[in-house]
Amino acid sequence: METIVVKKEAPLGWIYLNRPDRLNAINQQMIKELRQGIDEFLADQEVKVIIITGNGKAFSAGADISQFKELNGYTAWQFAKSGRELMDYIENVNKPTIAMINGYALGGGLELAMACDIRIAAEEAQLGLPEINLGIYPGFGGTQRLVRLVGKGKALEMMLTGDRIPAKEAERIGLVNKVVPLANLEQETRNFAMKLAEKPPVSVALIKLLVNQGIDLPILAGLNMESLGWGVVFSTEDEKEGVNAFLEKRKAQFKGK
Ligand SMILES: CC(C)(COP(=O)(O)OP(=O)(O)OC[C@H]1O[C@@H](n2cnc3c(N)ncnc32)[C@H](O)[C@@H]1OP(=O)(O)O)[C@@H](O)C(=O)NCCC(=O)NCCSC(=O)CCO
Repeated sequence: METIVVKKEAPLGWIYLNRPDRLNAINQQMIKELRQGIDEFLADQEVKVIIITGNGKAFSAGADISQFKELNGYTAWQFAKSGRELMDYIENVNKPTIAMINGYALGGGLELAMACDIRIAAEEAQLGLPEINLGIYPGFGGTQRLVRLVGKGKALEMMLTGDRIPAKEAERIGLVNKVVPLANLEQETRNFAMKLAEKPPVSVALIKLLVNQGIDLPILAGLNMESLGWGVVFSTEDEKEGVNAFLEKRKAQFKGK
């Protein structure tokens, strides 16, 4: 891998964006390698939670602008599509994902963070979609995901001005889940991830599917999917374990079966 570093620390899988001298700008190679890194952790039964973060002072400052000069109408479309498809893929993986935002999360960097299930940011981090200042607009899913996270008014404000917002403001508007001092970021993220890693994987996967697919469905279709999914969770050993543990007043030990 040239652009990312992958570190297994079961039950956690860490992915570090690793172009610190370019503030982890996302190029075609990184898009390809991120998919490989994610797939490696999805195939590994010991990895329960995937954490994405950046090496250096940024999470990611977005798509690699130095490549833009080479793009024409067709290749720009293909580049945007490949970035956007990666974000769609990450959003829909059946293990929980956390973006640990250590610094700038701008443009495609914020779009990557928004594709993750949970965002935990350092107080020092700044977030934004500044693409408008380049004469373009967000192309890795930002126009759709930001509005779903923070509502239309705030999403339009952020995209039309291109202004960066501090992590605390991002937390206030619901763009990040938690803000902590940079010195505590890794430990706080680890604690959060370990909590998720203990949960029953089938319930985790179904909650993700119901939320991610249900949000775009008529509510009755989503509600019916929710009821049907109970047939699946009630056929797992983890459901028996969870209910027995409650009745026996002990902590459940889920096995992912
Ligand atoms: C993030 C900023 C505000 C940081 O500013 P600063 O601390 O002053 O650091 P710089 O000197 O600007 O950056 C260091 C180094 O990294 C290069 N770089 C930064 N961002 C990118 C990028 N997105 N692509 C390519 N290269 C980048 C920068 O040119 C410097 O290289 P040197 O060779 O040392 O000069 C600031 O960097 C900034 O505003 N970056 C751009 C943010 C942005 O516009 N993002 C949107 C990109 S388009 C997109 O994501 C499309 C998908 O929707």
